[in-house]
Amino acid sequence: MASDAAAGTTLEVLRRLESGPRGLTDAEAAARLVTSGENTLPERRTPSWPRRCVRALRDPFTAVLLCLGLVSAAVASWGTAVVILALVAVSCVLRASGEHRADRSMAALRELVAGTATVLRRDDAHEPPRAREVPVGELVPGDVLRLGPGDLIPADVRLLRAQGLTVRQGALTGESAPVGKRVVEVPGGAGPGNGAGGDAPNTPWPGAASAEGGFGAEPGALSAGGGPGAGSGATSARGGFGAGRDGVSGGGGPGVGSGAASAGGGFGNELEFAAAGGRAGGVPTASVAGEVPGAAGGTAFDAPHLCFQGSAVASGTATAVVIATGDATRFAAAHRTPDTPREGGAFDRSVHGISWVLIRFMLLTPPLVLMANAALRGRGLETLPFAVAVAVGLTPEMLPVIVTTCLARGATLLARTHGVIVKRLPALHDLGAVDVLCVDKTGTLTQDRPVVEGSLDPDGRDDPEVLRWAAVGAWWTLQLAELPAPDALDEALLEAAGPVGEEYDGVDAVPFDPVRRISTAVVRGSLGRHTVVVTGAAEAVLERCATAPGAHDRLLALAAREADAGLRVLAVATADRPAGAGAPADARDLAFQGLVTFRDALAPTAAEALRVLADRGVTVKVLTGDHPATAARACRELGLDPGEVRTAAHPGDAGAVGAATVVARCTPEDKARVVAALRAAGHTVGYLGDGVNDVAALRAADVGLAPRSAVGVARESADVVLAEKDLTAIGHAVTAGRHASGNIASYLRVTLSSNLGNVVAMLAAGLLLPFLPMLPAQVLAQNLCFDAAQLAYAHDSPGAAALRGPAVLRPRSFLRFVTAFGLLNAVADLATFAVLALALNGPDAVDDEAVFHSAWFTENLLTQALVMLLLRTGRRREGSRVPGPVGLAAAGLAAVGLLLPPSPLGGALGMTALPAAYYLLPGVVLGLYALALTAARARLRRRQP
Ligand SMILES: Nc1ncnc2c1ncn2[C@@H]1O[C@H](COP(=O)(O)OP(=O)(O)OP(=O)(O)O)[C@@H](O)[C@H]1O
Ligand SMILES: [Mg+2]
Repeated sequence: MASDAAAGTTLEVLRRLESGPRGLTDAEAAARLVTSGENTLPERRTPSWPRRCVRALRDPFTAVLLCLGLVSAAVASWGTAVVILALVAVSCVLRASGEHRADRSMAALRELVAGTATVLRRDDAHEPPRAREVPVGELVPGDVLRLGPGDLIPADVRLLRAQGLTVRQGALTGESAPVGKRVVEVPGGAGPGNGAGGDAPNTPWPGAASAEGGFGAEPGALSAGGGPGAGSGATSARGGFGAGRDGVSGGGGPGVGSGAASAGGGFGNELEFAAAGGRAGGVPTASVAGEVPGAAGGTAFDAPHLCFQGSAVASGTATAVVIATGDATRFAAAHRTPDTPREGGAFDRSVHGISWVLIRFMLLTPPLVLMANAALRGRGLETLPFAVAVAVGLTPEMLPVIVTTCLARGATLLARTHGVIVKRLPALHDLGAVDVLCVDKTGTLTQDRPVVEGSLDPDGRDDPEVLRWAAVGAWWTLQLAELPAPDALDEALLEAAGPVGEEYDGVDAVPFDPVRRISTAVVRGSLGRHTVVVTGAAEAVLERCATAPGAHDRLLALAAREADAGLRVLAVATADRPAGAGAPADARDLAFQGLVTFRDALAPTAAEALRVLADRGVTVKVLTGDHPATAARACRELGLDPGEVRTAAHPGDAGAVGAATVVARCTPEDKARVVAALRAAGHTVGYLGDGVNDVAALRAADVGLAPRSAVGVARESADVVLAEKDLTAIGHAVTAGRHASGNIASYLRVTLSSNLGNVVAMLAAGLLLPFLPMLPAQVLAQNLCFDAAQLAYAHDSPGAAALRGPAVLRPRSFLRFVTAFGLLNAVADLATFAVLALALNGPDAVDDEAVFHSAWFTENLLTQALVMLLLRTGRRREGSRVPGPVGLAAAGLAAVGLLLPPSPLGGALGMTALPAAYYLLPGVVLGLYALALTAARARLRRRQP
């Protein structure tokens, strides 16, 4: 288990794992993979068949059906009970097999976007280690990993080095705010080789400030405990850092500003601390552990030096050794059951609402039928089977089957044709309902391959020195923070500036993070002095600069001018300070050096994608951390009118920010807040983003989308991943969502209005006739035929009208529609009934029950076939002559209606062949009914916008 492997000092842990700071060799890793097994979670395995069937039984409709079956059995109406049970069994099996297929294809799809980890491995024992990307499934205990912002922690690990590391472990603890993690030696002060170790995993973490050093540079220099400047003094630095982050990311409500401020302070302290203490020896090595909080004990998850699978890096970087993989991880132990599905989306909620209205109806129906029959006709309990059958007739038994089939088909097709991977099936119909799509700019609308365009001094003149300083900062950030992958801007700086940085000695670095919007590096200057290099967003850097009065605004205007030209702008400042005195990163007296500007090309498919989305009635909004002018320019180039660009720093009212097309200078929480405000205003919101700063918004949205190049957590948080570099796939995904929702809505509309009509007609006729209008078995038989025909909706293609706008299913207007058409249907049924009554020997003389039943059975199936064709969303595709699946199913249904009564099976159900003249009757009624339906439909269309 993870924590046993984690006990003891770092050195002991590494020894026990037979590993070292330089990682494993390829051969060792391969051998371990055989013994430890693949690093995958047991929960990802598909559930067994019995479990699936039990889950299908938990559906509320199935439960009601089962109750009705029990009632029938209780009154010894065995036929009805058996038919109901058969219905339940068929729908459960269909559903379970549909889900099984869907799960299998989903698992295959998820495989396609499975992540990798950055691992130090060596070709053989004498080679130096190389960082390489390894599929997460191939990690083994003893592997040494590099972790950076946005990475998912792929196994249980113990930290060897950490820099400003905070981790979100909400999946394990439920606590959503990031927690600080750092290197801690357990027990405190134990030197290497004393062999003690073996502390219980849940021990309160001792408050020992200890240090470790020497991992980085020298392979052998593993001198735990005796690191340079052993953790003296500034012990609360990390604590302050953690608190600051919590303040920022916890609520997302008011007080964010102050949280950000304290985050800055915390970072500053940390840097000061590290620079002053840990790095005094001049070797860029491990960070120093401060005081350990939470000394009152707690679970293993509180252990500051352990990170667990299922969590993700929020900020900072680390190097860590894998202590447990696969089934042995804490995550696997804590989550034997699949993760709780997230709260249902818009479509789910509508279907749920409609279902409950129906279930109430169903439960009311039998008592109502019984009472009416008793009061008006003096009948007793003998009408119960009929009452039950009528209630069964109301159920849309096939709803779960249709929903699963529609969604799974849509998802598979999308993956095959457009490389869009839907990780959570219901997300597909939410995608169809999306009416606002928020997108992040950098990396999503742009290629995130910036190229340096200019290097300007404070007066706007070319000055290569500014670029040089920025590159020095980037170089040492890259070296010291050990980011698994260099940041795109840093890479561009280094490429443009050539080989710089090595002429200095790096002391410390705090990499960029989207809340502070700056990146800081400290290098050794001349004669015991340090130079602090700060790069970042113009406002954030200027805030920390000592500028002459008026210069601040002039420099901001300079940055805005560059941004207006569509460039990304990085401000550069430096400060020179004595080495020993510390180098606080939050000092307010930096010297402003100038600006470096970058050109970041737009993604080639972005403009087309935005145009298609606008065509489909989806409003696009851009939420970015970048400069307002850069954002506005990018929008214009993409053909999107930016209107008045808002900045999240000046929130005003939430509504105004929500109404804007572009919101710039967003922190991660600002993005999530805008999304939440839009949802609260009644929109169904999609969010497309690729970075760590998009994760909160991806989770806050109804549907989160991530491009394939997105960081690990973004991909994990998203419901939909675009596997190809083509943003137009979003348009296709939205259409696929509407397609599936359109079919489901068609099914619901048709089945409910037709069922409702039947029930009303049956009740009325039951009261007017001296016998039951249909035998219970006949009611169930026609219900079964109708259900089977309805499965065709899973394969339908809805008309263009259904694809034009967001697919919303408003329960109110939906139920109104169903009632109106249900009553129309009842009128048609009753008209047939009246004509039948007249035709059979004059008024009130219907005495041939079998003829009546057969005629009504036929009429019922024929009207249902008609409804199937006329009430679907949209119509058959123009020009196509072949009937679609629904056309075929309707034809089949009509054929059964006509042929079953005269057949032997019809005889068994108590029906008989009809005299030829009786076919005229339904013909006339049907014609009139079709006219009425079409007219009502047209009227409804006109009334709806
Ligand atoms: N590595 C970095 N070092 C220093 N400053 C940076 C770095 N990356 C970004 N910045 C600055 O911080 C600003 C905000 O960056 P942030 O990552 O929040 O958003 P973004 O990537 O520009 O946009 P988006 O939110 O659309 O992805 C940038 O405009 C830039 O000025
Ligand atoms: Mg981005």
